[in-house]
Amino acid sequence: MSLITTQLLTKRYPNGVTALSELTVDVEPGVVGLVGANGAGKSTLIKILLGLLPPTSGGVRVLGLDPATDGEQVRARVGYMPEHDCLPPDLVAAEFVTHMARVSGLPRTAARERASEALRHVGLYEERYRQIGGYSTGMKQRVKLAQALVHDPDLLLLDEPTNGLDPAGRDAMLALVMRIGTEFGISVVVCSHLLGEVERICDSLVAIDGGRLLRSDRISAMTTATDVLAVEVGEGTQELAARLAALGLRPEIDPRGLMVPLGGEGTYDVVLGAIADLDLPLHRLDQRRHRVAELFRTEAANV
Ligand SMILES: Nc1ncnc2c1ncn2[C@@H]1O[C@H](COP(=O)(O)OP(=O)(O)OP(=O)(O)O)[C@@H](O)[C@H]1O
Repeated sequence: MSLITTQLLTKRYPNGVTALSELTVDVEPGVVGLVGANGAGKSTLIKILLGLLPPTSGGVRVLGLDPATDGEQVRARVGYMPEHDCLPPDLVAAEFVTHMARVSGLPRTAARERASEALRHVGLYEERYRQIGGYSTGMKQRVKLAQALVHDPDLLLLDEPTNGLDPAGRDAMLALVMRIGTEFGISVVVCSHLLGEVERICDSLVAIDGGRLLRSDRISAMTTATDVLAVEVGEGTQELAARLAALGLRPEIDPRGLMVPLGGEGTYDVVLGAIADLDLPLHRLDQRRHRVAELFRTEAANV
């Protein structure tokens, strides 16, 4: 079954801004990146998916339900992490997340247990009795994630979960999101204006621009092979580069290894022969793939 489908979904705000324009998309379960520049319409889409905002026209289904009419059922099965800071500074995290579990309808004891569980999953178990006001930005983001997880949803909608984090904090948050998707088997939609960031953790990507669909596909289908061979040897990279150059190839040393432009069918054999002659330990030899970010840069340049 589809996770999310939209059919010619349009949202026009009363001030005349068209935030979404005839968006038609079909998203499979998994970890999904929803990417687009600021103002592309990501938050608007999330609010419609949650049934918090009615569409102007068009149809939406989330887990097979229509959020416009079955909003409560949708919200019972979906966890939402909003973009902006919305946490009460004078509550301790355990209290706040328990409260959110109660709001979701869990009885008192179950709510307390689930809150501890959720805070443990996001790595805040030890600090759960500290006031949120004293937390770092990264910890606050984790509390927002814990409250989204507390009622054991089937789908998580995360609006810019790495907002305000430094590079290490971003990596940690992305790793956590990916773990939630893979270990708990929960589908996750991660909104971000940073394509390179979500590309690393997503199974598929929905890219929107100015409220319109730019592209929606599995990541594997979006990356295409380049005409460059990436060669990684355990040692002797310089030596190999010199040998390949002497054999008429044009290798370039790159942080990811030795990049050798393919010059026809024979290139593989020439590279393998040189590695064998020099007796170097081969770690990797494959055709380099485009990163999705590079693909979009090209598409944007072509518009
Ligand atoms: N309540 C509102 N009333 C009027 N216009 C709005 C409202 N909310 C959003 N917009 C406008 O709709 C467009 C899409 O905004 P939206 O917040 O959905 O984008 P976004 O991709 O989530 O961007 P950001 O990451 O900056 O929030 C923008 O032009 C925004 O100014």
